[in-house]
Amino acid sequence: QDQTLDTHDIIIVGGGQMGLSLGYYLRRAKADFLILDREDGPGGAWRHGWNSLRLFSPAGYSSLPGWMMPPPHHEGYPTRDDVLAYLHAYEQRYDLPIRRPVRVETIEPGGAGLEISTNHGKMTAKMVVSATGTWSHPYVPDIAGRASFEGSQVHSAHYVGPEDYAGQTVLVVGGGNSGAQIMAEIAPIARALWVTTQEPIFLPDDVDGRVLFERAIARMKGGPSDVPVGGIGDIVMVPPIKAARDRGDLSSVRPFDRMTPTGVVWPDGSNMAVDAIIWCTGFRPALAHLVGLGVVEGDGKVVVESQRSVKEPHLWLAGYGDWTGPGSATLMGAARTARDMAHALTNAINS
Ligand SMILES: Cc1cc2nc3c(=O)[nH]c(=O)nc-3n(C[C@H](O)[C@H](O)[C@H](O)COP(=O)(O)OP(=O)(O)OC[C@H]3O[C@@H](n4cnc5c(N)ncnc54)[C@H](O)[C@@H]3O)c2cc1C
Repeated sequence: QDQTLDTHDIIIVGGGQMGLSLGYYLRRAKADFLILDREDGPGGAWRHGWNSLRLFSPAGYSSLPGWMMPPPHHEGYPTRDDVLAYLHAYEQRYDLPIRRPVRVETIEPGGAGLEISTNHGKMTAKMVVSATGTWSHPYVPDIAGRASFEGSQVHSAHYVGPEDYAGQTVLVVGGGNSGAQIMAEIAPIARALWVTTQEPIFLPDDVDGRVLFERAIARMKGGPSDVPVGGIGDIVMVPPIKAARDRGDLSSVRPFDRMTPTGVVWPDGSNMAVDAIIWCTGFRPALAHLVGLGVVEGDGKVVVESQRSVKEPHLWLAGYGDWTGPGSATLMGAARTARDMAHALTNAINS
C-alpha cells in the first residue's frame, strides 16, 4: 500500500471527456495538476457504451479543445469505437498526467485544502475537481413489485446488444435517446413495447445533436424565448431511429402500474407476461465520493456557484449537466465548460 502523500495544486477526479478537456487548459496554463481515473484505460463512460452506440452529433461538433475529432472512415456519425480512439489519442497528444486505475473513495478537508483517499493511498490538493460523470450511477424508478420480477432486467448502462432478446417479450422503458436507439434495434427481433411517461419528443429529421447543445447555451444565456424548448433528452433522428420510425416501430405506451414475478400489470388491471425489461431511465450524478464532505444535497446534487461548491470552496464540479456548465454533459459542452473553469481555477490557486 503506497502511503506517500502526493500533493498537487489541482486534482481532477475522472478521466473522461470532461477531465481531459480541463486537463488541456490546465496544461496550457502550466498548472500543477493530476487526473485520477478508475477505469483500466481511456474513454470514460464510452468504454461501457453498447455495441451499436453512435454519437448524435457529427465529429466536428463532438470535439474536445485543441483538436477536432477526425471524421470517421465510414458513413454516418462517429461510433462508440471512434470516440474511444479519439479520447485515447487525445490523452497521448497532450500528454495529460493521468493515473489509472485509481478509485477515489472519500474526500475530506485536510492538507492545503482537501485530502483524497484512494485505493492506492492518500493525496492532498488545494483544489479538487469532481468530473466523475453519471454512468456509474444509473437510475431505475422504484416500481411496486420490481424486486419480485423473475425475468431479466438491465439498465441501458449495461446493455450490450439485441442478440439476447431474440423472440422474447421485452419492455424498453424510457423516452429519451437511449430508449429510442435501443427500441429501434430490439423491435425487429423481439415482441417489444416502448414504455414512456409521455409521448416522446422527436427532433426534426434534419436537426442533429449539436442543436441540443446550442439550445442549452441559448437558454443559459437567457436567449430569446422562442428558442424551442427541448433538452438533451429530445430524440435525435439518427439513421437507425428514422428507419425504425418508417417501419412503425416507435409507437409508445404509458407506464404500467406495478410488476409481478412474471410480468407487469397495466392501469386497466390487465396482466402481461414479460421476459425482460431494459431500463433506459437515465442517470444521476456519481457523487458517492463526496458524501463525506457533507455537500451532497437531497436532490443528489451539490450547491455550486460557477461550478464551485458553496459549502466547500476547495471543491469544484463539472460535466454533470447544465447545473455544472451549460451543456457540459456533452462533448462540445465539456470543451466550453473547461475553458472557463480552468481560468477560474488557476485564479483561485494564485489568489
Ligand atoms: C447513451 C449515451 C449517449 C450519448 N451520446 C452523446 C452524443 O452523441 N454526443 C455528446 O456530446 N454526448 C453524448 N452523451 C453524453 C456525454 O457525452 C457522456 O455522458 C460522457 O460520457 C460524459 O463525460 P464525462 O467526462 O462527464 O463523464 P464520464 O465519461 O462518465 O467520465 C467520468 C470518469 O470518471 C471516472 N470515475 C467515476 N467515479 C470515480 C471515482 N470515484 N474515482 C476515480 N474515477 C472515477 C469514471 O470511471 C469515468 O472514467 C451520451 C451519453 C449517453 C449515456
